Amino acid sequence: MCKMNLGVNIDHVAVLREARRVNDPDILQAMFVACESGADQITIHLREDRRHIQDIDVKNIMINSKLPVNLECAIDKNILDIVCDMKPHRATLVPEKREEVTTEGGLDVFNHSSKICYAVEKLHDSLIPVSLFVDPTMEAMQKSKELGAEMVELHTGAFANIFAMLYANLSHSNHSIKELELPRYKLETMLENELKNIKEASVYAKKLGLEVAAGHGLNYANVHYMMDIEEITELNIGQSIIARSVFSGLSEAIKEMKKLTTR
Ligand SMILES: CC(=O)[C@@H](O)[C@H](O)COP(=O)(O)O
Ligand SMILES: NCC(=O)COP(=O)(O)O
Repeated sequence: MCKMNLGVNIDHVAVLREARRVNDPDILQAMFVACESGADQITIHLREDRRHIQDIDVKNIMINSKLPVNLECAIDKNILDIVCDMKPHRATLVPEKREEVTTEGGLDVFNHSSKICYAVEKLHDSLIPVSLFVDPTMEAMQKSKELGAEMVELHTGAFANIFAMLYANLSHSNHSIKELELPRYKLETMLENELKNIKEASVYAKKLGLEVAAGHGLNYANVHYMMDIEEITELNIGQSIIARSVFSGLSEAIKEMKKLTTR
């Protein structure tokens, strides 16, 4: 069995900070806690709209991190210039839409191949290894190899959404995913198919000599499926870890404030 590396995505600490535009919670503290707690990598996404991570965060994290930094970025000239300047241990190219809630799907490696090829070459010129965040299909693995990437990160969002509709009572909440409102037996088949796609894409990517990571929407209930796919050697997980930390820390935080406000 290969070792599985955990990349901890700390973007959502910055989401909370940006809600007040004060330096609390401190992204560097999140990075130190991740490092002390056994993370193998720090993952951050410098979005074009700067909704969470800011340029100064990338700089501070690059200066202070004892762990490798995986910097996710869109194929945009200004962003790529910043990434080349910051020299992270790896850049992961991801698709971005300004109005999206989160990254919806992988890079379109077929229709945007010349832009992607240019970005890969530019990053390589700055000695930065490149991963492509792609949907789990054999064709995308083949194309990623042709485009010169060293690694792929399989977008597990579709898998995670189907899992949530099946097992997290999402269908009964106002966050229900309308496109997935189907009978359970259909969702079960869809989940099986999605896992098959992830497995087949991983096997093929490894055969092509690509390193294989996976991420997006992975959480405490669904991550075990990824552990069964031995070709995957890295998981990048963010939102669920930050969400879980609220409840592992909320009680202590209230008690501490209660002490300060008791006469
Ligand atoms: C590319 C990816 O999957 C992560 O960067 C994720 O997108 C982070 O969260 P946000 O989508 O909220 O920026
Ligand atoms: N690339 C995926 C990632 O970094 C984390 O995604 P999520 O766990 O926040 O959905």
